[in-house]
Amino acid sequence: MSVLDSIIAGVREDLEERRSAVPFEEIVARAAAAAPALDAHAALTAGRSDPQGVRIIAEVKRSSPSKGELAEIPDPAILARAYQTGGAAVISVLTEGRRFKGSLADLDAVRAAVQLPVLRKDFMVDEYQFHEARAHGADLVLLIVAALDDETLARFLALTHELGMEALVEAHTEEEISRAVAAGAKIVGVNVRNLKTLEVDVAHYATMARHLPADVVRIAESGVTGPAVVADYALEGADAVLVGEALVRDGEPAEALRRFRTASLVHEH
Ligand SMILES: O=P(O)(O)OC[C@@H](O)[C@@H](O)c1c[nH]c2ccccc12
Repeated sequence: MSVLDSIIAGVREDLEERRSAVPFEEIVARAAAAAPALDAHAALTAGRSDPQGVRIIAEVKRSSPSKGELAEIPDPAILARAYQTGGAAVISVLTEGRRFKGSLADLDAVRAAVQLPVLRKDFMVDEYQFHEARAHGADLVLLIVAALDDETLARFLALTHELGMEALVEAHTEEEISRAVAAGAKIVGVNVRNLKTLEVDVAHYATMARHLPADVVRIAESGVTGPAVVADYALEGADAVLVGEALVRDGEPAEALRRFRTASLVHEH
């Protein structure tokens, strides 16, 4: 069983527990009663030739399957406010509990703390989770192509849009990019981390970027260790860059974010 498969098995077990506490009809009602979603698509596209620099999706990430604990995050609201101060376009919150040590409580805390669009980062495998994301104030959800068949991907994308949210559709290979685009993805992420082996190769973004159509919002995901990597992604045409570890490990996340965001500007003239 691949890492991805074993994560998903755990996600399904945890989901069944939440479903018995809050039944489907109830979560649907809570989603419908939530404040309308913010426009994440606009937040991510405004960056193409922006003097503010490349858009950053800043992630609240406590732990990862490859590295274990990354940082103690006593209050995700404080971290999220620092991200907002540093000029993040979107804040991503890992809600998977077993490997990433995230939770819906983290999502709630971040949602309450910032005015920016918030991404629920999890392994979405069931309709329930989409209503749940919206009920907890998410504006954007992650869809991992490698974890979904074509029919499910298209169905989940439609459901995301019905709920007023956007989807960051994550691909790792050329074939997955084609599948994302065929399903109707408007925001496509290239994760340079292979979720099956957890290997990271930052050069992979450039290789994949040429397969991204011009009319999708392009996101480079993972592997940022410093401003130079962000600049490279931006140079390869990324509209936004998703950063986790390098931000949560930095003692001054707002400053670090500002450095990442403006890294691409140095290279421009
Ligand atoms: O910590 P990094 O290398 O900056 O990576 C962030 C983000 O891309 C990564 O957390 C991620 C990308 N896709 C995912 C899917 C599930 C869980 C996590 C992820």
